[in-house]
Amino acid sequence: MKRIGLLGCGAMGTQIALAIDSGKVPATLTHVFDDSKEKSKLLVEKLTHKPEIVENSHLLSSNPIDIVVEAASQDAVRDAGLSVLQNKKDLMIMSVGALLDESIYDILSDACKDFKKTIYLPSGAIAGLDGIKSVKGELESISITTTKHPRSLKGAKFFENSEINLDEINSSTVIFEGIAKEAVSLFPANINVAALLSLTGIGSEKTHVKIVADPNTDKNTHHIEAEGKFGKMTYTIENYPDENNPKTSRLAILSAIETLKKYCSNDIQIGT
Ligand SMILES: NC(=O)C1=CN([C@@H]2O[C@H](COP(=O)(O)OP(=O)(O)OC[C@H]3O[C@@H](n4cnc5c(N)ncnc54)[C@H](O)[C@@H]3O)[C@@H](O)[C@H]2O)C=CC1
Ligand SMILES: O=C([O-])CC(=O)C(=O)O
Repeated sequence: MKRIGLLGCGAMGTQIALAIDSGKVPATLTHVFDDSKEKSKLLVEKLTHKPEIVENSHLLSSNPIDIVVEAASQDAVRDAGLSVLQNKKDLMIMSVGALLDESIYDILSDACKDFKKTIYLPSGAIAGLDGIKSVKGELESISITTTKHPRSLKGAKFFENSEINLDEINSSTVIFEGIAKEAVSLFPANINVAALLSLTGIGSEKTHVKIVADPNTDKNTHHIEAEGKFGKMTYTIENYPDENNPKTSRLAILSAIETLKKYCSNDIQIGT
């Protein structure tokens, strides 16, 4: 049975832990860490099989586990990612935006090779990465338009230097247009999906992002258009947000759980 360490005990971490606890993911959750001790304690209270709460993120990977699951923040990836691999543990990353910093990407990618470990990036809140991966060599343009309720965009760094007041938006309003690299740094908890598209396709400077605040939506919608010599792909994913964190879609959580199930099972594997 695989042993899992969890970094981040928020909306996603809690659902992942419950999936392991219920046996849906055939593994044991042995250690957890969150910057907020209260969040860690709240999570552990919900579980039948209680993991140990460790005192810092590095202690997760110094224990005898197989994989650290990051469901915390881009900062957590920057702070703890390398030590996980150096301690010869696999790593699953949800805060994928951190990897659009080339120095972080290179350090982690080199460490995977040096320590013979793997980083898993679930497809998160979008679908279709299999198709983008297959046409990568023929891709000429790719864009994502993400529409969320203003409350789902609250707290983003972008608003520190913007005149836009989310509370005053009363109709669908484009609040950001630019490249993925910029988007993930200004909206770190909202547009990791653009990082996934960038890493799968033609990079973060050629992946275009539009973020729309719509007070009349109850969904997190991602509309993706990709075009090139292969033809054209257009798809829209209309996600319900998680009830505990409106920024995060239910699909992102389910995708994390599915990736872990695949990691922990010996079985027939479907898809690219
Ligand atoms: N790849 C994807 O498609 C998606 C990725 N995400 C990302 O997944 C991550 C988790 O999402 P949620 O659980 O919904 O967020 P959340 O805000 O509900 O929970 C995050 C938890 O991590 C903790 N945390 C933050 N930084 C930390 C650090 N450096 N060290 C230890 N703990 C830390 C917080 O205290 C909080 O309890 C976020 O970064 C989010 O942006 C979310 C949705 C989709
Ligand atoms: O969950 C979503 O819809 C997308 C999201 O927050 C992210 O990519 O960071």
